[in-house]
Amino acid sequence: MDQNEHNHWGSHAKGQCTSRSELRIILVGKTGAGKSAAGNSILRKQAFESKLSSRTLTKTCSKSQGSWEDREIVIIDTPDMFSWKDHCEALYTEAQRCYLLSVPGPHVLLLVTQLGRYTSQDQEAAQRVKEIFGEDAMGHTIVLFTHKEDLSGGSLIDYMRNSDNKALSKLVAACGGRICAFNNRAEGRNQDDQVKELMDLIEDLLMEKNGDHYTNGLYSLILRSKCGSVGSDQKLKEFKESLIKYMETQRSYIALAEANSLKRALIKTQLCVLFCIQLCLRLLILSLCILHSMCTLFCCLLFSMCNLLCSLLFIIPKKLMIFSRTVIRLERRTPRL
Ligand SMILES: Nc1nc2c(ncn2[C@@H]2O[C@H](COP(=O)(O)OP(=O)(O)OP(=O)(O)O)[C@@H](O)[C@H]2O)c(=O)[nH]1
Repeated sequence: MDQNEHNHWGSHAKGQCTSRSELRIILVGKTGAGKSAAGNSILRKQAFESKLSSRTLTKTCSKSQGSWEDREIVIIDTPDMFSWKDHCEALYTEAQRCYLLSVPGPHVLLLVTQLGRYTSQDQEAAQRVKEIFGEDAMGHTIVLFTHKEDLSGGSLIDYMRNSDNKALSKLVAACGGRICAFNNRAEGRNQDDQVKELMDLIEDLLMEKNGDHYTNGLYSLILRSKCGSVGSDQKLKEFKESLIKYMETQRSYIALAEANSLKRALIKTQLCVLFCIQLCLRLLILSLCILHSMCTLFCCLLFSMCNLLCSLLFIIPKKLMIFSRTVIRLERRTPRL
């Protein structure tokens, strides 16, 4: 077994009596997003290897420490485990390593993504984070955008407001709107300012969580098994089995939640279509009624006109006859000269 793992397993004892000011941060996100560079920016030293590469640079989870004001900062950098398609052995090994390095649980997960490049790969990485740490981990997650210089002095809030990337908006909403941006090439005062901004955001998050770090059944398992009588190899084996089960369960929860939201969207569409059909039918009936009433009115009018015309046709000759008779009578009475 890896000596490191022995050490990490043993280190959870330390984890329990960690200083109150210790802040554990896990960097997550797709490969090349700038996780290692962000870790270096926070620690203000070259703790993790970070350079432009066509291949994944970080091969395994690693931990580095530094400080910010009175806080001891522990950062765990992760490899490309959030983009691997399948649940392979290497994924479980890295997830286990990440758990052991962050015991008794991270205060913050920094979901790193490049500004303006939130792609389907980033979405998959966010799903994988939920699979490994559980859905509730989103409550301790901050979205950290790298390449802040691309904002060209504009504000991140405005950028998000104007963004039409629905998946990104959904992620930010799931993270309680906690966002921050880093230019990992910044130095000196600029670097300090952006780290301060992140630390303030973390302080707000911790206040919201009463200072508690994130935990789940797996972290509890690591802490509990410290008291067990079985050897470390056995403990690690058992832990990995629990981790595999946990991830499978999370995966099916996520799939179920997706299926449910799809079902809900389908039902909503059906209801919308039914409502539209009903509205159209009502409008059709209303217009037919109006048409019918107009026809009836028109018929009535026509009938009355005809009636009037007939009456006139009957009265006029009668009157003419009376008039002609009167004229004839008058003519007869007049004596001829
Ligand atoms: N201009 C600029 N470049 C950045 C920034 N952040 C990271 N980079 C560059 O992006 C490249 C990848 O950064 P990494 O920190 O290695 O990314 P990663 O996510 O750790 O990648 P893997 O270790 O391979 O998983 C490096 O060349 C960094 O210098 C940034 O804010 N601005």
